Amino acid sequence: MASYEEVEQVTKFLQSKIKTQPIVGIVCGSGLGKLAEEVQDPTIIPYTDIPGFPVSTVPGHEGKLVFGKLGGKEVVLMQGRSHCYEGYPPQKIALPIRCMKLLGVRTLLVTNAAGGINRKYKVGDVMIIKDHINLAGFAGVNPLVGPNDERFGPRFPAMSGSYDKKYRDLARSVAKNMNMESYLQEGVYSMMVGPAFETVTECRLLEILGVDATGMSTVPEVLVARHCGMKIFGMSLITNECIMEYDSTAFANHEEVLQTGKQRSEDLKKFFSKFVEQIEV
Ligand SMILES: O=P(O)(O)O[C@H]1O[C@H](CO)[C@@H](O)[C@H]1O
Ligand code: HPA
Repeated sequence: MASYEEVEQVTKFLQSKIKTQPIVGIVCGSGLGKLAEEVQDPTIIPYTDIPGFPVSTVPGHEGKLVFGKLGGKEVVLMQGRSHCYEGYPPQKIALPIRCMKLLGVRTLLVTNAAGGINRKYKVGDVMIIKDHINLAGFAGVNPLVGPNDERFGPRFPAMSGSYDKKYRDLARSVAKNMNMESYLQEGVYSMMVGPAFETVTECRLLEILGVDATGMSTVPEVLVARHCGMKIFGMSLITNECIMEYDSTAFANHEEVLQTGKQRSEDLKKFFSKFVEQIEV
C-alpha cells in the first residue's frame, strides 16, 4: 500500500516533468491506447521512468502516461494499465489514480475490453457502464482494504451512483450525433481477477447475476476514484462473445480482444474527443 506521502512523492516527480495541470484522467484498456494520438502537445512519460509506478506487462498496454490537451481540456491519459493478475496487489493499482487526484484531476474516464455476457450484445458493441459487480471483491480483492487515510477519502465510501448519471446521458447524446446507436449499449460490468477466461458455467452464473459484460480490470480504479471523490464515466468495448455453450468449439483469446480494439479505435477516438470537449468537470 502506498502511503499518502509516497503518492505525494510520485506526484511531485510527475509535476517536475510537466507544464500542465490535468483536470480529466483517462485510463485506456486493452488495445484502446490509440486515443493518446488525439492528445495535443503531449508530454509522454513511460511508466518505467516513474519511481514506484506499476508497469504494464500485457500486450496492448503501451505503459505510458500522456499529458496534454484533448477536446480543449487538460488531461492525463494512461496508455495502458496494470492488472491484479499481473501480480500487483489492488493497492498498487490505486497509485496512479491517487496521483491523478493529487495532480488536480476531478473526473476519471475508464475504458476496457470486455467479454459480452448479455446474449443480445455483439462483438464491436460499446457499452456505457451503469454499474459494476466487484466479484474479485468477494474474494477480498479491493484496493481500499487496509488502513484508511482520510486525506484520500472516508473509511466507508458509498458505491451506488458511482457512474455519473449526467455523463451517461451525455455519452448517449454524443453517440447519437455520431451515428453510433446501432452498436451502443448500457449495462453492468463485472470484474474477476483472471488471467484465465471464464468457464461456461461461470459465464452462465454472471448472466444470472445481471452482468452484461465481464473483464479483469476497471473496478479497482473506480473504487479508488470514488473513494477520493472523483466523477466517473466508464465504457466497455465488447471485444469477444463469452462462451455460453458447453460443447462450443470457440475459445476466448487475447488476440481477438486486441483485434476488436483495433477495429473500433477510430470510432472511440472520435467519441472521446467529443465527449471530453462537452463534459462538465
Ligand atoms: O480490462 P482491460 O485492461 O481492457 O483488458 C482486458 O483484456 C484482457 C484479456 O484479453 C484482460 O486484461 C482484460 O481485463
Ligand atoms: N473475459 C474476461 N475478461 C475479458 C474478456 C472476457 O471474455 N474479454 C476481454 N477481457
